[in-house]
Amino acid sequence: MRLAMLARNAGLYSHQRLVEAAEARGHTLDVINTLHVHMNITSNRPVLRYGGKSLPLYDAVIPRIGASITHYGLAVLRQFEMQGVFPLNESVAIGRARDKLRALQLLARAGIGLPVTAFAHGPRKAEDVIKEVGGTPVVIKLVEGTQGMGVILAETEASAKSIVEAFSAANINILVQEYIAEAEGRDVRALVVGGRVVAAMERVGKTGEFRSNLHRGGITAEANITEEEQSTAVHAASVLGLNVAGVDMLRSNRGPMVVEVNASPGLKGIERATNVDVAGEIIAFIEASAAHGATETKGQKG
Ligand SMILES: Nc1ncnc2c1ncn2[C@@H]1O[C@H](COP(=O)(O)OP(=O)(O)OP(=O)(O)O)[C@@H](O)[C@H]1O
Ligand SMILES: [Mg+2]
Ligand SMILES: [Mg+2]
Repeated sequence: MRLAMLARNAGLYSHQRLVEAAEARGHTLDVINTLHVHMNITSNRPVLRYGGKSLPLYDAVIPRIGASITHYGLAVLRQFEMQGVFPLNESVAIGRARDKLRALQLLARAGIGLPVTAFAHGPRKAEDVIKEVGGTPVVIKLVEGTQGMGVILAETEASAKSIVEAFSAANINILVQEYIAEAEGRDVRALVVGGRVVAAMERVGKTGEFRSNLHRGGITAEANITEEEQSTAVHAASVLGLNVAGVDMLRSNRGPMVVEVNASPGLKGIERATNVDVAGEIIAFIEASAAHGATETKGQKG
């Protein structure tokens, strides 16, 4: 197959591994810098241009679109979809996952375990929002955060109130969430590929840190993931319409609680912790699923 990957940095571990896995299976994978693609959307035939030339018709495209360029990146992906190219994850599904509010609403509607969460834009009374999730301690998150930055634990009513008020004053959208203390700074990352958990790891936050993110100093270990955790992860990915997803769950007294579903999960931590060839699993999924016109949305549906 002739494959394309939308990525800005071809040198990243995850991107190198996908190229390796594709080539090992006899495919070609062109890495295309998302921001250097331009599109002709006036003609009937959707065209993608790159370095002055039209891109060929690929069998599948692997979107690895960074959070900072979601808007343009999804437009480029939609253009591939309009050509009938099979996307590993569809533009609409990535859009759902990137919007934390929309993702949580969809997951809640499907009955998936979530920490009690309130959302407010500039609430008049911060204490009402804090009360809504059962009082302090609470976790306050920027809607657009990543890598654990913009995730704050507020232990007292006074600090929670002043943090909510500060973000409101700055016109920043936040989520206020019940703090799952029994997770003890750990979470489980399940890597779902094609409706199956292919690898799972536990991330343990560094001492004194409630966030388990590797970027915040967390370490990884292979996780013995329960049936319930597996089915929760698979269900969460399918609700958002993602073929490939990194589903983050907290182990709470009330069962697994999904905190986040990542549409472009990193492969380094999970491959190193588990020795699973996740990149190979992804390419195998594409082999089994890619067909011209097999994309469900073709960039059309909301
Ligand atoms: N409600 C909560 N209760 C306890 N711990 C939490 C809660 N929410 C988040 N955490 C911890 O903080 C970490 C970061 O939170 P979250 O995944 O929501 O943020 P993020 O910035 O989007 O991170 P990512 O890099 O995974 O995109 C989680 O992995 C988890 O360890
Ligand atoms: Mg995130
Ligand atoms: Mg996270």
